[in-house]
Amino acid sequence: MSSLEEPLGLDKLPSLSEMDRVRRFSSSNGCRPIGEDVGMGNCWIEGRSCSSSNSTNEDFEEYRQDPSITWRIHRRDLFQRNSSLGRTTGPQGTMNEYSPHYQRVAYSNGKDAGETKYWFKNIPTYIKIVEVGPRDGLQNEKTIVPTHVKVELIRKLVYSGLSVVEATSFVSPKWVPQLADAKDVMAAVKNFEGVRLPVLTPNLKGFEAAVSAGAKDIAVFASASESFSKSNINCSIEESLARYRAVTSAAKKLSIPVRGYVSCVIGCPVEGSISPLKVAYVAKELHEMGCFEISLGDTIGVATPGTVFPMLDAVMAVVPVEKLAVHFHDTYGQALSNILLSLQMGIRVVDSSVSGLGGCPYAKGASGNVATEDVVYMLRGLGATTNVDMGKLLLAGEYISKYLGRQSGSKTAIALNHITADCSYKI
Ligand SMILES: CC(C)(COP(=O)([O-])OP(=O)([O-])OC[C@H]1O[C@@H](n2cnc3c(N)ncnc32)[C@H](O)[C@@H]1OP(=O)([O-])[O-])[C@@H](O)C(=O)NCCC(=O)NCCSC(=O)C[C@@](C)(O)CC(=O)[O-]
Repeated sequence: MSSLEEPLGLDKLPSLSEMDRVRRFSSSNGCRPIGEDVGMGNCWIEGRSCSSSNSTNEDFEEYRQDPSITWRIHRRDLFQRNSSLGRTTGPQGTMNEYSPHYQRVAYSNGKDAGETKYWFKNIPTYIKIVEVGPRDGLQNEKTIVPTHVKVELIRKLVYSGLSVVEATSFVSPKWVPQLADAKDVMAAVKNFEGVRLPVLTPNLKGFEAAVSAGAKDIAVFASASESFSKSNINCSIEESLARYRAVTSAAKKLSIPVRGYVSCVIGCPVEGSISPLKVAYVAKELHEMGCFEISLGDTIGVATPGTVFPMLDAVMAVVPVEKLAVHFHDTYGQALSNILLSLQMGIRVVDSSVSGLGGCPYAKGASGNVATEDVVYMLRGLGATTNVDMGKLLLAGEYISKYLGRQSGSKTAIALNHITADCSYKI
């Protein structure tokens, strides 16, 4: 195999000592704007001529003169956008050096920028991430996670800049023992500022308990599969919708916003494929009863872009796209491609779970939600803003993975931790 045919592994990325050289070079020769912490590659993107005997720079000059490469002053703008949001670099601040912005926009291969715009033209510039790790992520854990660990996880997630973190569920402790401490979790987090902390409520009893515990946002969860509805909440779809009408009407009186979930939007562990029309029906009912947002859940992670398209198409015919969110589990490794397609179709809200935690107690074999780190990485690469600080998000993921004693389910977290492990400098 020639070196060109070899896959690019992490060991083929620039070594950290090489990065350090580039970094020191950049900051000492004036290529790096004063006070702007943009890390490696700034002077590359600026396209300035940086006089130095540094061989990395010489290589670059040779590369830069390649007529097939169009250079663009872009990366700096993206970082300026980030810093204007008041976010600082996370403790693992080397994110800057390996930013996907850098990979995407450092150059284009001579093709018209308009072509790139064509493929991504529907992708909104800001994507809201709904972090479901503390609820969907943990509900399936066999060993009870102590309340203080859940609270600390939520705190770390909020600190990373996530604006919505689903905190827990007010469900029957007999059905989901892991979340039996919902009241205590809520008591500890309810005053966290600058974040919405929705909780799941399956009926009026759960709603009342959630409100007494201080919840200011709630979610109801229906299913597009009759069988799943019965195994998950012990009632038919129609019975569940009647319960949720009672919940949404009680919530309206207290001005509490209600999010609606539809689960099994592509497939059900018992029934197999689910018709997009069934999904559209349940989504429309939830919308009409007053849910401000409807999250479409591929509960068992069987979707592909080929099945997501007709499902979203059917739902978008009856519920405005700006009211929709997508919620993909990654059982078959399709979640990111499904998210990309959803964004291309105009979806602006994506659910995900830090470290890819999760699974559903009533959907055996379903793996975790798509990892938040992987979603943020992809969105940054698409030039979309999320307000999430990757360094801080990695710390939240590391915290819970360490507690659970397993490797993160996020490929991005594994890759970035690997790269920064040898880091010889600090920002
Ligand atoms: C819905 C019920 C409660 C019906 O459960 P049930 O057994 O049919 O309820 P019941 O009305 O006959 O009551 C039985 C007992 O439960 C109590 N009870 C009744 N309601 C509550 C409540 N809210 N909180 C606490 N306790 C409650 C009630 O008071 C009674 O207590 P007892 O008299 O025996 O001591 C039960 O089936 C349940 O809790 N299910 C929740 C299951 C769950 O959380 N599943 C995971 C959700 S994930 C999901 O749906 C998918 C999603 C959203 O993540 C999206 C995706 O991934 O696609």
